[in-house]
Amino acid sequence: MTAVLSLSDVTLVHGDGEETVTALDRVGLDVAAGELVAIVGPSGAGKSSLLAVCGALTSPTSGAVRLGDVDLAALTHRRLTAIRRERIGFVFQSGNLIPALTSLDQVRLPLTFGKVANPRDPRELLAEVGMTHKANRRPHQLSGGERQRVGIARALVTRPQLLLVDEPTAALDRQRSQDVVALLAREAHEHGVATVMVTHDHEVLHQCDRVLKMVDGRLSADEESRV
Ligand SMILES: Nc1ncnc2c1ncn2[C@@H]1O[C@H](COP(=O)(O)OP(=O)(O)OP(=O)(O)O)[C@@H](O)[C@H]1O
Repeated sequence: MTAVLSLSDVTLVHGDGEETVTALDRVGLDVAAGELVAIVGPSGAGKSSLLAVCGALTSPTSGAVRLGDVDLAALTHRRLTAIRRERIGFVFQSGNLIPALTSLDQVRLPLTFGKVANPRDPRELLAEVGMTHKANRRPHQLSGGERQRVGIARALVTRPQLLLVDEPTAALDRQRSQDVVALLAREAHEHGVATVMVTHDHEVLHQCDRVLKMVDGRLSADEESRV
């Protein structure tokens, strides 16, 4: 397997002096193109820290993070920003949409920050996530599930290699949760997006290709969930 994302021996220590917390403890993780990986684990286990390191938002204290053939530690701040914009998509708990923009403009937004080599068509993408009929609505006119769909389309418009998803079903009911994770799985499988999703929602795990558990900063296969 050729990994899109590869973490080896990644440790992240927050704070300094006597007040340190080891949020990630020698974590290894490979995620292939087209794979949807779920990360579960108790509060404070290090899941958000893991997403921050995978998304080049935080540099690990030690260890290596590679995105394709790029070693993130070797990059300047400027290059890291470019990599985040061009190769990584982020989806947050509540969609994190901009109140004043229509659904279509939310999806177009990442294409306005600079040149994107091979973008997807915003209208087609909106259709793919089932939101064409609400292309001109603003976030307050959408349901939680609809906002999440627009947020997913926005994250995918730059054709990222890696999609990082933080608790996408936190605000959704059961059926909408299943629908949103089905959409993530379909996008991962059909467009080859390596996807890492943090979730507390055990009912959606059957839709994921792999489930990993984080406890006290350490990552291991989740024996309880049968995928
Ligand atoms: N900036 C920071 N400074 C100091 N400690 C931090 C910082 N960020 C996180 N931590 C600590 O690192 C550990 C891991 O936190 P993290 O947010 O990654 O956990 P989590 O699994 O995402 O938790 P939750 O499920 O509650 O969101 C916790 O002990 C947390 O208190």
